[in-house]
Amino acid sequence: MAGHETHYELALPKFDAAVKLLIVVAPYYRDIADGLIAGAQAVAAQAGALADVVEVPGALELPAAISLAEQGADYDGYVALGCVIRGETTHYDTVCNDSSRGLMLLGIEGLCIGNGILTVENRAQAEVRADPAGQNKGGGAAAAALHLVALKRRWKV
Ligand SMILES: Nc1c(NC[C@H](O)[C@H](O)[C@H](O)CO)[nH]c(=O)[nH]c1=O
Ligand SMILES: CC(=O)[C@@H](O)COP(=O)(O)O
Repeated sequence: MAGHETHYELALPKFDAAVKLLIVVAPYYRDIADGLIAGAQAVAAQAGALADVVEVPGALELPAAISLAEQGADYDGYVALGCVIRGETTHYDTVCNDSSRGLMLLGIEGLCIGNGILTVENRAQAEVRADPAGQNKGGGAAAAALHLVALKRRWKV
């Protein structure tokens, strides 16, 4: 596949105490989202983490939903899942840039967030990246959140 290199993956962290994750999903493309969710849930289970799932309309709502959960609930980390496919206008750029920037700003504030928002040109690119047996981006996002949770616990912040 042009441009796709097999990359190095860190081993999942081990935890002494249970980890609670919130998987926040924008099922704008339902089948794609379902693949991302399955991948994220499998990695969470592999690490012995609990994982709740909530849904919002689109990727632009993902940062706000995570911010609300951090204020009102008690999760150790978050997995943001969604799929943005380029259309005819520049709205694609807004949705991609603002959703990822929102997650990054929350992360810099100390939230443990894995970003599993696919930003792709077409459905075929999305399908291979959402497939747990393919590029498994949902699983990768869950792993990223777990690694940040481990660091947060290590440094007691
Ligand atoms: N075009 C896509 C969107 N657009 C919707 C926005 O995310 C948002 O829900 C709306 O602007 C209301 O605030 N969302 C996706 O997740 N994927 C897309 O391809
Ligand atoms: C990523 C989007 O917002 C996109 O799906 C919207 O499509 P369009 O740019 O054709 O309105």
